[in-house]
Amino acid sequence: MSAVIKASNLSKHYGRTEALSGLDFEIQPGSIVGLIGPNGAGKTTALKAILGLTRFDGELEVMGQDPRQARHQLMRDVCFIADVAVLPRWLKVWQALDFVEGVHPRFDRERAEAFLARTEIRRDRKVGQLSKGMITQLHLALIMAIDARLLVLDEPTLGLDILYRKAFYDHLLNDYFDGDRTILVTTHQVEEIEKILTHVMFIKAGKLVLDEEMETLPKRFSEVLVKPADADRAREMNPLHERELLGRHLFLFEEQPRERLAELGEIHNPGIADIFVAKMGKGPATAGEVQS
Ligand SMILES: Nc1ncnc2c1ncn2[C@@H]1O[C@H](COP(=O)(O)OP(=O)(O)OP(=O)(O)O)[C@@H](O)[C@H]1O
Repeated sequence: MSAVIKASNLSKHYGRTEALSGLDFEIQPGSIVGLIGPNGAGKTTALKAILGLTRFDGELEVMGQDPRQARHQLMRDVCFIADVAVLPRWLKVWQALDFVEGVHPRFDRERAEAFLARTEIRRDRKVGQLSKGMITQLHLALIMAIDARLLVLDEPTLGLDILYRKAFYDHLLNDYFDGDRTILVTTHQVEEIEKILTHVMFIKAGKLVLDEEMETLPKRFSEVLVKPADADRAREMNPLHERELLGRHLFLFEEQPRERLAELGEIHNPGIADIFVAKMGKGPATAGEVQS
């Protein structure tokens, strides 16, 4: 099976700022990949490169094509949504349907209308008259009616409360994802997408610091609750991160044998948010200037 996205030494400079520095990764069909990183880490820049919206250095193949040359062709197979909370306020619901039908050759209007019929949204309403939750539903109706092989979502739930964020991802998974499609999503809110991802990539200051299947994360990372008396022994085992919790020390280890860790205390599988904090470590998250 060939990769949907294949990047090799993908780099991008904005003047002297190195927004992406030499990313290598592959995304396979049927995966749901979270590209996770703090502000300014390079997430949007990476997506823009994939969508052919910005120039870059290095090699990038999206469904076998170079996005620099085949942007129009790619747009037939790719659906891109940035930030569901921002549809123009003056736009009426039927106009949104008309617009997407006009610009996207793979938009199935009946499917979108059927989804909307299950909501309280009336077709003659303006976006400005809808609640945020309704706007999310409208966006979902538009996304889910596009028969795209690759769906790229940039911070799709920004500005929504937790209930709507959860509903958004539930719909995406239950009503859209079918195992053949591929979803690439960026977010800061790691915890709430943890359960839907098949793969996770962490980006920091323009570099990938983790690229792993969700299934193999527990093999790679372990969290150990250590009594103060054993804390120094734990520190000798090169933990990725340490924090205090109710008088005990919680250490996060990468690639350390569990038999040895078991001597220090109770072992748990860390959540993705804890791994994220540990991997981000110290140092700037935003890309720095190129040294001359
Ligand atoms: N058009 C631009 N011109 C100059 N610098 C830019 C431009 N776009 C992004 N950058 C810089 O590139 C780096 C990466 O930005 P990018 O928007 O990709 O980060 P991000 O991870 O998406 O951040 P956020 O989570 O805040 O949206 C930052 O240092 C940013 O200031």
